[in-house]
Amino acid sequence: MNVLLTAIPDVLIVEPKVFTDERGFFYESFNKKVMQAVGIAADFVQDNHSRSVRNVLRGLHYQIRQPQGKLVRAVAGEIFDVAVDLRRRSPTFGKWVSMLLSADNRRMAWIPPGFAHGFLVLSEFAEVLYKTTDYWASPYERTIVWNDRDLAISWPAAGGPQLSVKDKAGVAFREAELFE
Ligand SMILES: Cc1cn([C@H]2C[C@H](O)[C@@H](COP(=O)(O)OP(=O)(O)O[C@H]3O[C@H](C)C(=O)[C@H](O)[C@H]3O)O2)c(=O)[nH]c1=O
Repeated sequence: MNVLLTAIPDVLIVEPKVFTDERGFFYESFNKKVMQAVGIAADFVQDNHSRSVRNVLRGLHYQIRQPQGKLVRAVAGEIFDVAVDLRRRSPTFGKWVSMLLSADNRRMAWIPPGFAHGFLVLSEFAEVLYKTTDYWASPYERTIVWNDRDLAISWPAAGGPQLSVKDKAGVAFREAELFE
């Protein structure tokens, strides 16, 4: 397994070792010992799976209580995955990083608690699987609007993306509840 650093030291890209033969391929998508060895010492309690069509953007989401760390991968298609540092005391507070995750590159994004997460679908459709370090708790869910002017995330979305009602109602970064 290979670990790539990103512009935000706490956000990592994990490249699993893939075994390919005439039948197809195999890789360990999660191994607690191996993840701990590279500094991802989280305990995961939930596994999520979503499918979205091209140009759907889900995010920017986080939980203000029970914040969730996420280990994210695309098992079909390709996504432009984004993590935003919402921790006021962090040297990278207010910074974002993007990662291309796809069924082809099999890359996984490790996004610790304290970050907002979102992704834009670049392919005809994408299926995204991700483990979380705490349970979903809708009363604590918060959304920052995808095209926030202060964050200025360069989403590769030609026109406007397809958003849920909740995501259309996202708040501005400067008004959002953040982490100390
Ligand atoms: C997140 C979640 C949702 N749900 C239910 C609630 C809704 O009835 C339905 C769809 O939820 P939502 O529209 O919030 O799903 P996404 O827009 O994909 O939200 C996720 O998108 C971004 C990218 C994330 O990182 C978060 O994990 C999560 O916020 O699933 C559940 O039952 N359990 C859950 O853990």
